Amino acid sequence: MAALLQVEDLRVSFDSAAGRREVLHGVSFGLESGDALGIVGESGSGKSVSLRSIIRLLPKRAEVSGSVCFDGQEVLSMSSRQLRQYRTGDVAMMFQDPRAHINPVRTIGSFLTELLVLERGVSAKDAESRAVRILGEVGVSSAARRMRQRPSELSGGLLQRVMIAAALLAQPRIILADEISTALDVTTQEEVMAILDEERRQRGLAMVFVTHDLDLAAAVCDRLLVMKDGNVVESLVPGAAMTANDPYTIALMEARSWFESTATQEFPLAVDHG
Ligand SMILES: Nc1ncnc2c1ncn2[C@@H]1O[C@H](COP(=O)(O)OP(=O)(O)OP(=O)(O)O)[C@@H](O)[C@H]1O
Repeated sequence: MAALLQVEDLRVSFDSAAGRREVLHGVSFGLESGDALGIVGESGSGKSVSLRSIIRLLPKRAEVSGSVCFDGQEVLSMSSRQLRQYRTGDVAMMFQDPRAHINPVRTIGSFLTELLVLERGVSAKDAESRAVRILGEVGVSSAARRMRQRPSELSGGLLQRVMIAAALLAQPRIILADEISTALDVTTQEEVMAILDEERRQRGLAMVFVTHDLDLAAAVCDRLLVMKDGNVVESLVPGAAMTANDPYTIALMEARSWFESTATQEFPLAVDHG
């Protein structure tokens, strides 16, 4: 089966006062429909740049080479019209800080229904009822009232649920999630991740999930890439027999308590995959 997403020899450089600096040195990975891939690694290792390359969301001064192929189509050479279709139809991106990506003066309802009304030709009434229904599915209580509120009236956890709802409403084929739970407290983080995991699996959506947290990535992903200094240094399948060859990955795993119990792996999240 052909991969839904195939990234090959991806290189990204940035210009700076000190000259050109390559920050991704030939990253390659693939992802099948419905699968979840975790990208873990220390700060500055290239996780976000890799993720943003998938949706071509890098600054203009970034120089990108290699290939990002989505369902047989080369993303790096898409026209602006194709790119718009891809971004509004095939992929949904979620960020660490939703407040930075949602207009503070607009209501949650207007944010959630915009894509359906403007891009998909759905009537405002139908879009609103879909949005209310999906808010309920992701555990937002009093959904109709929330639709009239503004982002500043919602907690970080609630707003991240709204972002999950927005991603699901768009009915993409792949969700790109960049450190979406990092800013949340541990309990809220677990709740948000459990909802995303469950809804994604139910709908058969693929996901690329970027995080510092190896435990979290192992709990919700089918495969993990470990990045260091702009390279993929390891590819792992989460599970009891998870073994690593790269010294950085081994150090990362040895730092985790769950690595000690290789026979009966227990993850910190109570995610029921049914
Ligand atoms: N817009 C930019 N201009 C210049 N350099 C950048 C830019 N964005 C990222 N970089 C550099 O690229 C490298 C990889 O950054 P990236 O954000 O992908 O790291 P990361 O692994 O996601 O880190 P973190 O976990 O802290 O978000 C870093 O050295 C970073 O400084």
